[in-house]
Amino acid sequence: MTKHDNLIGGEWVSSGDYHANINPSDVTDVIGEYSYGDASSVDKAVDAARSALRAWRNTTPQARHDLLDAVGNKIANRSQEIGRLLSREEGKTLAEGIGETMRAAQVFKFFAGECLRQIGDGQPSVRPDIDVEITREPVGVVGLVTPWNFPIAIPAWKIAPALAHGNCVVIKPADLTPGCAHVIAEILHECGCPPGVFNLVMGRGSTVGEAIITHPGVDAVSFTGSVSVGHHIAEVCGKMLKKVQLEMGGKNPMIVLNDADLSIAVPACINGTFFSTGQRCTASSRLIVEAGIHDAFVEEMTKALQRLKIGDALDKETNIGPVVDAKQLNSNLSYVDLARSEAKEVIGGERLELGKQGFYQAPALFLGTDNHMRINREEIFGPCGSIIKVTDFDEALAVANDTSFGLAGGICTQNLKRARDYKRQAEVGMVMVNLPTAGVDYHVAFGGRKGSSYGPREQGRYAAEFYTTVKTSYIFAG
Ligand SMILES: NC(=O)C1=CN([C@@H]2O[C@H](COP(=O)(O)OP(=O)(O)OC[C@H]3O[C@@H](n4cnc5c(N)ncnc54)[C@H](OP(=O)(O)O)[C@@H]3O)[C@@H](O)[C@H]2O)C=CC1
Ligand SMILES: O=C(O)CCC(=O)C(=O)O
Repeated sequence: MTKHDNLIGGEWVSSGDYHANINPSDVTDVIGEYSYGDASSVDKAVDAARSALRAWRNTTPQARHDLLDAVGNKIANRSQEIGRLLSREEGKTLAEGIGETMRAAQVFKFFAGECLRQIGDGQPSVRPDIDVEITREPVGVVGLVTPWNFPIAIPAWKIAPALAHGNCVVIKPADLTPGCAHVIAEILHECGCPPGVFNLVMGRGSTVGEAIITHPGVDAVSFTGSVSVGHHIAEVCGKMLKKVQLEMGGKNPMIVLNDADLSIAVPACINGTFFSTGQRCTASSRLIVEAGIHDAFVEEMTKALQRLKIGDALDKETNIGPVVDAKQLNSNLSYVDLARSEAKEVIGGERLELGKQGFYQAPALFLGTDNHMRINREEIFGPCGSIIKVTDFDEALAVANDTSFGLAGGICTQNLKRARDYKRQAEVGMVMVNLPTAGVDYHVAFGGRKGSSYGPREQGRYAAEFYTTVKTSYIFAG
């Protein structure tokens, strides 16, 4: 069995404590053993990052560009193999795994370009003979804590801007999916990333994650994951006055108006609600449907659901892979039970035995629901969607905005005015018109409002807001 170690100060370091990475499509398939770090591994990683910081922040933009560009090329060249690893450890389909790997490659290449487009501003002072310069500098050592549902894209979209803007990194990937982050570490190492600039410490959130967020040598923390851990990190970082960026859950609405083109709306809702097994913070979990199209929409959705093939993530025929682990599956099944008491009707949602020891679940559609039910207030994070019938656009808008979350929101309509009205009034960070709520571009801002996100946006040029700090200099040349 291949053993995989942590990368600390440019060395592969074993803690002696290895844990198996298991395939959720078939738990008899063990992908490899991954080293568990602890608080002392984090101390060493933070020390290495602090020692490397001065030299790294002073490297030329060209040197940083060349490193990130080379990493992006290597990830792209290995996309089939890495995508397969991703699907094996997380359970999304092979097409999704390869697609996510290419997205990670593009993220590295985008931020390679950003190294050469550093933002700055020069102005004359309001006083004579003085120049004013506003420049951006790295924040310092950043701690990155990532979830299992996008095991290569999310580490990539945190690591690449951190390094591009001259920071050093300590990352803890999710315990369920350490494989892809380990591959990024291998590639950064092979491409000549200087020792200490990038450090990988795998292990549990309660030990390694906690040690990163509380470490006084970590200047800023970027986290994606659950609301409860996000709130805890906000408290810790608030007390220590650390910069913090949190991406948490969603209960994303997709409005389907009477004039929607069902040949667009149904595939958008099937994709947004069920693809990646519904394990996306951008998933459309509330389908808010105007009364005039409700019955036709339900009929088409039901037919489309029956065509979906649930199976092993590596099987080319599979549309929906397994749930990530037994804990998430049990949580999903308990929400399906709840739906049986709250909704008028439940289609699907049962556990599937497919002749393999995997965590398979039929996609679930909850019919005849209203927005006050728990199934429509709490994030399920599985292949489950609710239909909420409304009388008109105003009610649809009110229901869409009536949630503690505010990540993504969508509308299917052929009426430009309605689409524009929704775009203006949606209390979310990302709006989709005639498109699934999930599945975003890699080069533009990502994030939400209300309980979904906290701190500056991720991705694209906006990532600079979190990974840099502003300095204003006054120069009197005599
Ligand atoms: N917004 C999103 O994209 C995601 C949302 N979720 C939501 O969270 C629910 C639970 O998933 P789960 O994986 O448990 O999410 P968590 O929030 O527990 O995990 C996210 C990351 O945080 C780490 N972590 C856990 N506790 C701490 C801590 N005290 N300090 C620092 N880091 C910590 C985890 O480590 P470890 O590996 O040990 O768990 C993991 O790396 C899902 O059902 C879903 O609702 C989950 C994943 C992504
Ligand atoms: O929908 C996407 O493309 C990204 C979703 C995401 O980042 C998440 O679920 O954490």
